[in-house]
Amino acid sequence: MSRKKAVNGKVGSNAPSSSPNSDKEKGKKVPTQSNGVVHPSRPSLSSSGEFYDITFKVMLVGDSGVGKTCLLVRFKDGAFLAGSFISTVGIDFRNKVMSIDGVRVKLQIWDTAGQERFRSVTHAYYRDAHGELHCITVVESLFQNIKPCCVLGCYFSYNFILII
Ligand SMILES: Nc1nc2c(ncn2[C@@H]2O[C@H](COP(=O)(O)OP(=O)(O)OP(=O)(O)O)[C@@H](O)[C@H]2O)c(=O)[nH]1
Repeated sequence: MSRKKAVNGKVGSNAPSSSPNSDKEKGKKVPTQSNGVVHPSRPSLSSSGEFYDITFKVMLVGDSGVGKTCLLVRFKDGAFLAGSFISTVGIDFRNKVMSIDGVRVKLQIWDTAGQERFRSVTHAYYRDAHGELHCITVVESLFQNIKPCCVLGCYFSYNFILII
């Protein structure tokens, strides 16, 4: 049954081919633009079984204990991780598909460990990232740690966006 689902999704959003008058092309949609984003000719299928048009890789960074994992779980599942603090070991990621202005956007959010000893591991995952979400606590002034991470993101990625 999964095969049928995949086939239906692709047919419904395929781009027209070079022979638009062909009977095979009837009912197919034409690529559209929304806010400058071009819809690809066919959607992709995420590991969770959801279709998406475009994908972005976002790095979630910040010092240990500022709440990166809690923020990600809240965003992905709508729940708050209460209780004892379990520090992230190395790196983890979660996918979320959202519909923005009719475009199905897959966010691949990488939750990096904030502890210094994991820096060499997490830095390797900055490659090809589209943006960075830097988390800080509101009670501490941790802005001095933002600059090195920002420089790292810009080094590995073209068109890098930083959100604090
Ligand atoms: N009061 C309060 N506590 C929070 C909030 N967000 C997270 N916490 C708590 O802060 C602690 C650390 O949260 P995590 O999300 O695991 O921190 P982290 O940034 O992922 O830490 P590392 O994995 O070590 O990098 C946990 O005990 C949470 O319950 C918040 O918004 N308010």
